[in-house]
Amino acid sequence: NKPHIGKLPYPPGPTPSFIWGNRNDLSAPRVWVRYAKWANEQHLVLADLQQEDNHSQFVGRCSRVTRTTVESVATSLRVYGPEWRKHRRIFQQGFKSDSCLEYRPVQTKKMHDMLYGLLRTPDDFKSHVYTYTGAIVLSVMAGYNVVPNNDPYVKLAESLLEAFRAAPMAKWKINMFPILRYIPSWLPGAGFKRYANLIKGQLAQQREFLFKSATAPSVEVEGERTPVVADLLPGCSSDSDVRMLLEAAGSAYTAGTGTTASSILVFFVAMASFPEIQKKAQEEVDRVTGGQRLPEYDDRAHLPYTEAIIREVLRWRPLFPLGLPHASMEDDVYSGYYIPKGSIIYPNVWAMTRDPVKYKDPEIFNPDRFLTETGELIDDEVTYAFGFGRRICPGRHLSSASIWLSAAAILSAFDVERKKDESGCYIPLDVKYVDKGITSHPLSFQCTILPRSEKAVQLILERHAED
Ligand code: HEM
Repeated sequence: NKPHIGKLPYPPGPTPSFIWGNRNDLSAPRVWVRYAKWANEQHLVLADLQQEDNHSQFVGRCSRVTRTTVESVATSLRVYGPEWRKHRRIFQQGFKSDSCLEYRPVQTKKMHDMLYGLLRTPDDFKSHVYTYTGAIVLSVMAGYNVVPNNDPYVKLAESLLEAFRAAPMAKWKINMFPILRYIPSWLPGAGFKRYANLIKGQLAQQREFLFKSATAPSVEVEGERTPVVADLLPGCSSDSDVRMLLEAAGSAYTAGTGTTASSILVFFVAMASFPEIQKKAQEEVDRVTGGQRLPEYDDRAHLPYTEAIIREVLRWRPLFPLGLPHASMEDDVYSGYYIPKGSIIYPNVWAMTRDPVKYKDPEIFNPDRFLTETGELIDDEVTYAFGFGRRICPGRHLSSASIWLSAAAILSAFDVERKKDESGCYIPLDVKYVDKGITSHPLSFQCTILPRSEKAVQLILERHAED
């Protein structure tokens, strides 16, 4: 009933400036802190999207013109429609929680590789973690085996990401004048078109790479689950279906590698910063493995404290403090306010993690908050870190398993510590976070990673030799 809805007030907000409106209010570093303050001042209603199932029209993404010309192949940026639904179906088939059970052997093998890397060159821990998370997605998706240094696929994917980051998209006039999309690319001012052509070329290379890998004869011989692309290719009835499948595979790598790796790096930060928590978790892992083997995925149910650490990692430093913005598909009413069709909805995930009622002393890293007094896990699985409603992260089951497996294995085999100065005193851990834009993740930092025992070294070497 649009005329009626239209009479309701818009959500209140801060006073706009005469010339720029609220533009400057919306683009500050750690802007989520400012949004949370506004919410407390009742300036602005930030949707509690945990209720989003009742607001299924918040399923869209904003469709800036540069997005539709340049980036729209990524699942996460696609506007709501039939192509997005096809992508989601691919993820649903490949990554639902049952399918993910079949990826455990691949994840375990890649975890062994990572432990070996940490043993040999511990200072390169960041690179080992990225190789681990990227190798899992590429193996599961396309049966592709990443090589540790200078892998050609990883290089291609990194250069694409770099090109996205470096492009001055917000400044391009096409955002204001969509008609410009029809001008020839050689004209001055058509830089966005030349850029789009470059990106399209690289994306085509990426698809070709994934296709070749998924259809290589060796893929079937692995004795593990058939990779998602190889599994779904025979069901594709058109070139467009094949293209869609390969785009989804490319999206999985882009969306799943850095995110999962960043969570594992936050785990390193937490372990180096809070040795008493690390020790307690190591004792728990040792009780289950007897210190005689590396942890396996089946141990997960018996390691509640380790599980609580993972949940606290996701809560303490959320990677998407404002989620990924949704867009409303229809006019809507939220808490008595009118939300017009096309509004951009930012879920303030950061504010949810800092809710003092739910999380006492929210700035403190405290895994015990996820455990009852008798040591059982409570229901809160911090799922909001993976988004909401029909756009919730489809890779969350895979990612959760990868993070858990790496954390349990690292706890069993290594001590993660702060560096020491020349007199043997610990140096404070200096971790900076990228806090601009929509993500927050740790930049490079240093820590010491030492094997806990001779037995741990022996186990890592044995597993590496067997694989
Ligand atoms: C710790 C790891 C991860 C975190 C924190 C994370 C978080 C998120 C978030 C917040 C969203 C936006 C959801 C929304 O719009 O409400 C998202 C979307 C997405 N994620 Fe993840 N993710 C992770 C790992 C992965 C992995 C491993 C994959 C793939 C294998 C993946 C694939 C995707 C895709 C394709 C989307 C877009 C969904 C859509 O727009 O419909 N993510 N993720």
